Amino acid sequence: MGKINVVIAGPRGRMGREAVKLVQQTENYHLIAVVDHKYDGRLLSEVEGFFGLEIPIYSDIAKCFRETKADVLIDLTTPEHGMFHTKTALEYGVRPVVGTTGFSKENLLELNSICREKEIGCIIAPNFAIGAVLMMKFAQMAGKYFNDVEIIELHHDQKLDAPSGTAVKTAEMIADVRKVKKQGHPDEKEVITGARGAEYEGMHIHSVRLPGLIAHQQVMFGSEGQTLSIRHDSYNRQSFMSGVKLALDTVLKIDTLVYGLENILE
Ligand SMILES: NC(=O)C1=CN([C@@H]2O[C@H](COP(=O)(O)OP(=O)(O)OC[C@H]3O[C@@H](n4cnc5c(N)ncnc54)[C@H](OP(=O)(O)O)[C@@H]3O)[C@@H](O)[C@H]2O)C=CC1
Ligand SMILES: O=C(O)C1=N[C@H](C(=O)O)C[C@H](O)C1
Repeated sequence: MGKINVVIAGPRGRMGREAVKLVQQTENYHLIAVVDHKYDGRLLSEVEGFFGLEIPIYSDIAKCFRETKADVLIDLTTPEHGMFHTKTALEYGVRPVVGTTGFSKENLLELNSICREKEIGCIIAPNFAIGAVLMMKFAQMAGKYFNDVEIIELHHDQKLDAPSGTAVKTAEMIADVRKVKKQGHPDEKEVITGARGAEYEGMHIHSVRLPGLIAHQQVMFGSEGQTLSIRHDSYNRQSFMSGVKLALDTVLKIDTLVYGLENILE
């Protein structure tokens, strides 16, 4: 197979910088352009930290796809822009690998129908860390036997969305197998609003934001006389890169939307 042409949206971000390194270091992949709302028309080499990378920067993603021969888009931006980037990529026949979180159910349904109609692959992965994917799978296994669960996700304080994409996906996966139950005392009242966290089908999700953290999640189950805790910690953003690589390799071979790396992990 020849080289795969990759475009990265959000290259200056915490994840984007790691993704640039990954694509640069992977033999089959060729970084042909980046999409950034700043530095339009400049070269990546002019931006701090990208010495020697003479790669064009586009602020207009459609123009980028018209002027380059992209095969894959990696999107690591914001919920606000990620959906627009993903739809535009599909419109131009470019396969998206999306790490950006905060997409709504409606967003996913819309992308799913575009992929079906165009018979084109797209991967949306709320978490690329293999350990986090396993944590979600283990939590789903436990959710079959425990109806009471609290999800506690902990992230750095620059994160825009809450709850995290991982927490939402975990709740969805557990909900698929768990008997619906409204947890806690039927008469419980929040003395301070938000004390019990967000609610998803009767489960509660708590979002912690602190400097010093990267990305962590604990899923706690309880039943008579016992608790079970399943925890994953990402200590750096390199932890996500093997999953990005897996998604890049896979998106070229599929013709539907895949939501969650657990669906392609062998
Ligand atoms: N799936 C996974 O495994 C992971 C997913 N994430 C998700 O990835 C996303 C990025 O996270 P992170 O790297 O920490 O965030 P950052 O804020 O560090 O990076 C986002 C980057 O996107 C840029 N940006 C904003 N708007 C646009 C636009 N319209 N076009 C192009 N670039 C734009 C920002 O520029 P500027 O700062 O100048 O606005 C910034 O450089 C988040 O949604 C996060 O939740 C994060 C980690 C793992
Ligand atoms: O913003 C982050 O940092 C992360 N976002 C993803 C999420 O919302 O779940 C994945 C990981 O937790 C890091």
